Amino acid sequence: MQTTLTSPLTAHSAAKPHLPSAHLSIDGVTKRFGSFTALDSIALQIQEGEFVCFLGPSGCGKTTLLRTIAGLTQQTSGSLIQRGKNISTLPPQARDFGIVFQSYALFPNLTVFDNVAYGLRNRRSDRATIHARVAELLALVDLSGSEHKYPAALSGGQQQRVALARALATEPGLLLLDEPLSALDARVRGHLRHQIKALQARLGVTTIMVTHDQEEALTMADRIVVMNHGVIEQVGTPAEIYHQPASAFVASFIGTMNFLEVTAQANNHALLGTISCPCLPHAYAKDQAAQLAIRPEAVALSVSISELSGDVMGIEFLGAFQRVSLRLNGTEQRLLADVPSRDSATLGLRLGQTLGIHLPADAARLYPAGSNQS
Ligand SMILES: Nc1ncnc2c1ncn2[C@@H]1O[C@H](COP(=O)(O)OP(=O)(O)OP(=O)(O)O)[C@@H](O)[C@H]1O
Repeated sequence: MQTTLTSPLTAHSAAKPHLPSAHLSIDGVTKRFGSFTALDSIALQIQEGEFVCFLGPSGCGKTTLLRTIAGLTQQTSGSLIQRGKNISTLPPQARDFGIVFQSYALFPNLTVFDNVAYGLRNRRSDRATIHARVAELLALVDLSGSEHKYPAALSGGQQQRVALARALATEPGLLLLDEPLSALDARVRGHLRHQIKALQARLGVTTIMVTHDQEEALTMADRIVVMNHGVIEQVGTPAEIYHQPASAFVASFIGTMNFLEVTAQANNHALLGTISCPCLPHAYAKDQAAQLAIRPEAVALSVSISELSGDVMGIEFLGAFQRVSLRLNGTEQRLLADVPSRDSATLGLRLGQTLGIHLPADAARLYPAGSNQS
């Protein structure tokens, strides 16, 4: 089949269905390497046009899951359905995806034009179509005019943009990105992050990106799949993952979180030392040991001493806010609180000062004791 220029490359798919439909269904996928289980019964649906990030610490299985989707790794059990077609045992070349790897993986002996044209030539597209298509793709990634350069003459960011154009050349239904930004320096990474996101939104191509960088996932993804030890800990929008972490692991992995040792009390309270603090509804039995998790930005400090108070042990200037480290009076536990810079003068922040502490109930969530280790 020839590639034509009346493709969805130039506009966000107008035919996007009103009801979400699964582009990819992953059902009970397990991958074992010998006796080691890298993926344990993964079940996940990815909707048409979604940008999904697989996020997790090193070794959690995110790359293995991506490679399984591509057919580069064969799952031990479970199935994969793409647009209604069972692709579970198909070789990579028979699957419908384009892929960008962390290391640019361009053909060094081919020009930018020939790198991008590679897949189109394999499909026996005609010359005029290939030229028009490559020109369109290079314009999309802001590399028009670089057709005759070789990869070695390009910066890392430019090489990744060529890799992106190459991955999109054959209009794959699914774009797979395996840590595409992690080899780049911070400035280029930030720029390319926006470029990829804008391109994906414009094309509407279903995209899965593997990353261990939470900021990347939070800023780019429609939904984040947080993984740990071969299982999915949580699937949700960036706001859900940040504000309603489903486990202590997710709470500790995303952003900064305080964990305080408490014992659960009835009526949605927890005992911090001898002080009863209201918290979000929980299912813990009375007197059961638990951890109360609260983000530093949710903690409120005041000069008027309340029942819960602490001494300022450290102040870190972070521009828009100051991160204050407190030692809680009574329990000696440490608590971080972020104070917006404009409020720090009101508090007269200084080391050794005793401040009143308020932990808003709607930001205080209980997790099992000792459960936030990855
Ligand atoms: N071919 C293999 N043979 C044996 N073990 C493997 C193989 N590939 C991956 N693993 C193991 O499976 C686990 C998951 O690996 P995977 O590469 O998916 O992790 P990851 O989450 O992508 O981590 P990273 O960010 O470090 O790449 C790791 O413990 C890894 O050592």
